Amino acid sequence: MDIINLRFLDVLDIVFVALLLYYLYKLVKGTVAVNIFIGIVIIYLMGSLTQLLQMELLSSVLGEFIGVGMFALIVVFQQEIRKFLLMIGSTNFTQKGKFFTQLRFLKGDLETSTNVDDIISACEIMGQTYTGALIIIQKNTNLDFVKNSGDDMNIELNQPIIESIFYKNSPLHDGAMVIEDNKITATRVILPVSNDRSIPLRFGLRHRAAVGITEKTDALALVVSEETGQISYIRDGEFVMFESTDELIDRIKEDLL
Ligand SMILES: Nc1ncnc2c1ncn2[C@@H]1O[C@H](COP(=O)(O)OP(=O)(O)OP(=O)(O)O)[C@@H](O)[C@H]1O
Repeated sequence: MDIINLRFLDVLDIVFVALLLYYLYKLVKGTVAVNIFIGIVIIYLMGSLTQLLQMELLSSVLGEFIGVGMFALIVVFQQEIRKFLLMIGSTNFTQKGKFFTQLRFLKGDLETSTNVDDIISACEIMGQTYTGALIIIQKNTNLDFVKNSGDDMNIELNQPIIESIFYKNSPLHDGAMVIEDNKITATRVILPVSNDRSIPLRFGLRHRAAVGITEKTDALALVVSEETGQISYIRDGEFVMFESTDELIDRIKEDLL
């Protein structure tokens, strides 16, 4: 049987294709690129159908179109291709990858190095004073490609620092803060905004930016709403529900491991 001849390299091949498709999906999820992709598939199917039905003229017009399709794709998806290559190139496989997580697990070391309690206490206080905040916690995907839009920092994380950065009159309060391990490594960062139409209208750009970055990377995002004081936790482009701040802290700690 053919299945018996499946070589190790074939399995690797399938895994790589699956990874590639996963990255592509993450990239185009919720963007107009999905509609463009559907358009391309429709044109391709129409081309094949007209060929089958021997509709010479239409088939040659569509055939010409598909012929230059590769160049058209590069032009249309220029931004996406750029982000895709950046995403692949900036994935930090060694820093806190699963393999190393497992090693830590074997050692019984299940504590994250990020001071999640301080982040959430700061969010709670900012929520009570209706101070808007956008905090991004880096995991495996390197966030250098967005950090370039803000200011580089290297500050040990603690509750008063977070509060003072997002304090309304602070020159650093705008945009997002990036946290790596237990350091604030960037402030005033501009993030890619999600085009996902299923996000309720009451959420503005701050929340859309949190959805945008978590759709494209494995980072975790926390938003404090300036309007309602409510804290939102966003992961993989989705709002994560929680009942209490203790539950939120536990979830983030789990997600960071
Ligand atoms: N792309 C972005 N990247 C980073 N920060 C952003 C981005 N877009 C907006 N922000 C931040 O969000 C702030 C407020 O935006 P907006 O009022 O639209 O958000 P919101 O989701 O309605 O949040 P809130 O409930 O706090 O009003 C901006 O002043 C800016 O600091």
